[in-house]
Amino acid sequence: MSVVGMLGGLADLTLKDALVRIGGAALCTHVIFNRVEPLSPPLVAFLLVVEPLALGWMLLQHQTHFALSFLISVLITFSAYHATLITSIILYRLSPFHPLARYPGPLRLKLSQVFGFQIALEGGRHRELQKMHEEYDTDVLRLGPNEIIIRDASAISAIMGTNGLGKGPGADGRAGYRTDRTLINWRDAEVHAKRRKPWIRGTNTTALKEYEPVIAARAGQLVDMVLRGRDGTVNLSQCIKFFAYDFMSDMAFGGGGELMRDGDVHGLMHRMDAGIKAAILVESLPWLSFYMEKVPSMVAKFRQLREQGAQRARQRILRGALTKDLFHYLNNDDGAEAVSPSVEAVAAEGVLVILAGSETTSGVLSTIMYLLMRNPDVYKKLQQEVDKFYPPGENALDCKCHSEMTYLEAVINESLRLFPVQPSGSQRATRGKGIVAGNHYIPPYTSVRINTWSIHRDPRNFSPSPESFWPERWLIAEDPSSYKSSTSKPFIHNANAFIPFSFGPSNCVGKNLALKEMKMVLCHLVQQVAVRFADGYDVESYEREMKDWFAMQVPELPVVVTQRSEKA
Ligand code: HEM
Repeated sequence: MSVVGMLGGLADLTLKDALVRIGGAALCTHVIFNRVEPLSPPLVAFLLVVEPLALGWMLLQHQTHFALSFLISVLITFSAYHATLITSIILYRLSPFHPLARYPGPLRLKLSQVFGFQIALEGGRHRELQKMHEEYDTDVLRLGPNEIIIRDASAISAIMGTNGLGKGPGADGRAGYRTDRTLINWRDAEVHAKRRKPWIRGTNTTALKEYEPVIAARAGQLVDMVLRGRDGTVNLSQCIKFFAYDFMSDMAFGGGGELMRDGDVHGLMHRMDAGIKAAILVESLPWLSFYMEKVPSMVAKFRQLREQGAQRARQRILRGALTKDLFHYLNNDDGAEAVSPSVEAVAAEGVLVILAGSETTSGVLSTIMYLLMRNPDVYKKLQQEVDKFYPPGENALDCKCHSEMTYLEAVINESLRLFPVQPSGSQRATRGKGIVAGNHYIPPYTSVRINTWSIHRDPRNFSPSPESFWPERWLIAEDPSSYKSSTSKPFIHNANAFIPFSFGPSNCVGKNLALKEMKMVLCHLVQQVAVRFADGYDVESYEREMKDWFAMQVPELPVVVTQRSEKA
C-alpha cells in the first residue's frame, strides 16, 4: 500500500488512530531512506515536509472532536511524524537487527555520522580510533551507522585489492556528486581505470627521468632558502611546503609557483588549509554535500580550492606544453589515447595534482626531518651513508646511488610506517553484496576503511617496539639472522601490513615520483646542511599537533640550520 493510500480515510479516524497512521507513514519513510537513500530534493522534500504537512491537513478534519487550529494540527503531525522517524532510526541503528550490530563501537558513532565528522574535524581521529580498538578489544570497529574500520592486515587484499571494493560514498561527497571528477573521486571501477591511464603514463620511469632536473633545481633552491633564515632559524615544515608546491607547479603545470622566491603573498597555503578542512565535512556527510553544492556559499572554501586547481589546469592547457609535464599526459598531448578527454575533464584533475602532488610529500619530508632530529643516532648514520655515496663535491642530486642506499630507504619506510599520510585509510564500500575480508563479514551497503595507523603500529605486524622509530627493522627484515635482542621478543615484520601508499588498483599512482623526490631532497639536505630543533621548541608538540586531514597536516617545525662544511 502506498504511503498516501495508507492515509486515506484519516479524516474518519479517532485522534489515536490518526496518530498511529502518522507513525506508520514515518516508519515507511524510514524504510525508504534505509533502502534507497534518496537524494533528489523533490522526493526528500515530499518525504520530510509535504507528507507530514498533508497529514496535518487531514488531522484538521477532526474538528468535530477537537478545535484544532491549522497550526496546532501541523505541529502535532510534524512532531509525531519526525519523532517516530528519528526514534525508529535510532532504535534500528542500535538494534541487534542492524547488519553491523556485531561490531562494537561508541554509541554516538553508531547513532550518527555527525559524530564521526566531529572526530575527524578535530584532527586526532587516528589516535582516537587506535584507543577505541583497544578499549573495545576489537579489530573491527563501528565507525558510523553504516561504516566500519578494520585493524587486520589479512583483510587488506579483499577490500583494496584487484577484486576488492570500489570507493565509498565519501568520494561522492568530495565530488559534490558532480560528473567532472578528479581521479581519486571516481567510484565506478571502469571509469576509474580509464582515467588512471594518463596518470600512469605521467608517473612512469620515462616521465620521472624528465622530472629529475626539475626536482634538482628546486631542491637546490630549498637549501638556499633554509640557509637564509634569520639567525639561522627557519620554520622547516613551511620551507618544505613551499618547495613541494613550487616543484609540483613545474612538474605538473610547467611552472607558475614561486613560493620559495616570493613567499606566500597570495595566501595560497591558507586557502589550501581551509579547503582541506572543508573537504572533511563533505567526505564525512556526503548527502549534505549534495545540498551544499546547490548553495555555493556553503562550500565556498572547498569550491575555491577546486576552482583554483581547475583554473591552473585550464591555463596550462590553453598555453600548451613547454616541457613534458604531467598535463602533457593528462591532456593526451602524447597522443597515447585515440580520443582526447574534454578540457573540463582534464581541468578537474587540477585540484588533485595540487593536493596529492604537494601536501603529501611535504608532510612526509618534514616528519622525516623531525624524526632525524629526535633520533640523533639515526641522523648520524644517515649522514654517514649520504657522505659515503655523495662525499663533499659530489652531486647529491644525482639519483645513481639511490638503489644502494639501504639506510635512506629504511629511514623513509620507518617514517611512513609510523606516520602514514592517510592514517585512517581511504574509504571503500560494498554495494548490493556483502564480502568476507580476512575473518570479517562486511554486509551489503557498508563503508569500510583499513586502519593504516593501527595496522602499522600493531605488534602482530611489527615487533619489537612497534611504536618506536627504529629504521634498523627494515635492514633486519632483509637479513633476519642479524637480529640480536636483549629481550626474548621475536622479530616480526609483516611486509603485507605496510601500506603507506595504499594497496590495489586505486593505490597511490604517484608513489615512485614521491619516493624519487624525497630521496633526492633528503640526500641534498643531509649532504649540505645540519639541522637541530630551535632553542625553546617544545619537541613533543609536533606529533601532538599533526592533523589527520586528507593528507596528514604537519605543524610548524622551527629549526636552526647550518652549512655542514661550516660545522665540520
Ligand atoms: C609520500 C608521498 C605520498 C604518499 C604517502 C601518498 C599516499 C597516497 C594514498 C594513501 C592514496 C590513497 C589511495 C587510495 O584511495 O587507496 C593516494 C592516492 C593518490 N596519490 Fe598519492 N601519495 C604521495 C604522493 C603523491 C604524489 C607526489 C602524487 C603525484 C602527483 C600522488 C598522486 C596520487 C593520486 C593521483 C592518487 C589517486 C589514485 C587513484 O585514485 O587511483 N601522490 N596517495
